[in-house]
Amino acid sequence: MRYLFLINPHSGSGKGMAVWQKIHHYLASQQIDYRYVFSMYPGHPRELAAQCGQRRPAIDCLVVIGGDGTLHEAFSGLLMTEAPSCPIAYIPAGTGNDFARGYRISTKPLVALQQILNNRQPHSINVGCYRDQNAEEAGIFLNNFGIGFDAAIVHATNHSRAKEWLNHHHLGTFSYIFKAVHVLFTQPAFELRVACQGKEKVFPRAFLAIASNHPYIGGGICVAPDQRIDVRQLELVVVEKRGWLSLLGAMLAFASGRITSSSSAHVFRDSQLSYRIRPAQYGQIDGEEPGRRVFSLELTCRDYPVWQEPLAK
Ligand SMILES: Nc1ncnc2c1ncn2[C@@H]1O[C@H](COP(=O)(O)OP(=O)(O)OP(=O)(O)O)[C@@H](O)[C@H]1O
Repeated sequence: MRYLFLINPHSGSGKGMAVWQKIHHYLASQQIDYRYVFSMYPGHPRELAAQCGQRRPAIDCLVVIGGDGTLHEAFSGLLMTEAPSCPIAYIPAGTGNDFARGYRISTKPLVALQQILNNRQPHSINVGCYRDQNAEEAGIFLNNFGIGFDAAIVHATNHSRAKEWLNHHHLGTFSYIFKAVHVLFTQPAFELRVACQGKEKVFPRAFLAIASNHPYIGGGICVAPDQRIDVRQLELVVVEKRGWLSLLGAMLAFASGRITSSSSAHVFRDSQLSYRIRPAQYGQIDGEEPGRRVFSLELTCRDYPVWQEPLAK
C-alpha cells in the first residue's frame, strides 16, 4: 500500500502539526511506503485531493490529518474527479471530531494510524449530497447539514474573537454553550416545507432543521441516535418553536442528546429528502458556513470507500 498523508497543520489550533509529528516519527521508523503534503490555505485540501488520481507513482489511500472541515474538503475533492475512487482514511486533529465519533476512529493518533495500517478491505460509507436549487450550488456533507439554531451557533462561535483562546485552553465547549444561550433568545422561527416519501409537511414556526449522516454534531452531541454512517439513508430532525417553555425543554433535550424524543421534534428518514426554508437563515455544512440565505434543498446519498477498520463498539 502506498499512502499519501494530507495534513492541515493549523486544524484544532495547531493540533494538526502536533499529530503529524507523532505520526511522521512512527512512519519513519517502519517499512511503510508513504508521501505527505501540507495544506497551505483554505480550499487547498480540496485541490490536493482532486489531484490524487493523477499522482505518479499512484497512491492507494489518502490519509487526512485535520478537523472535520479539512476532511470535508478532501472528500469533496475526491468526489469532484472522475478518477476511480481513491480510498480515504482519517486521523482526527480538530476540535469537534464528529466524523471520528460517527465512524469510530480513535482520537489517539497512533491508534487511529493502526486502524489504517491493520485494515484489509475497503469499508463503504454513506455521503450526504445536496443540491440547493435556490443558490444553484451542490456539494456533500459527511456529518450534517444544519439550518437555524445550530448553524447560528456555528456562525456566532466562528466569528467570536475569543474562539482561538478558548480552544487553546480547552474551553471551546464553554464558548459553544454561551453562544447557544444567546442564539436561543435571539433566533426567530422560520417556515419549513418538507417532502418525504411522497408527502409534504409544513412547519410554519421551525427553529432548527438538521440533516445527519451519523449520530453526532457539535463535538459529540447525539442528534440522530438511530443514524448509521454505513447505511444509505439520511435523517432530518425538525424542531418547532411552539412556546418558550417547550422550546427550552427541546433545547435541553438537544444538549443532552435526546432531541428525537422531544414532543417538539419531528424525524424524517430516507435516502432522498427535499425541503425549503424561508426567510433567509444561517446554515452549516460540516461546521463550515455557506452563508445566510433562503434554502431549497434536495438531499440524496452516495457511497465512498474508507480504508480504516472501525474500532469495536
Ligand atoms: N494551512 C492552512 N491555513 C489555514 N486554514 C487552512 C489551512 N489548510 C486548510 N485550512 C482550512 O481550515 C479550515 C478548518 O479546518 P478544520 O475544520 O479541519 O479545523 P478546525 O476548524 O480547527 O477543526 P474543527 O472543525 O474540528 O473545529 C478548513 O476549511 C480548511 O480548508
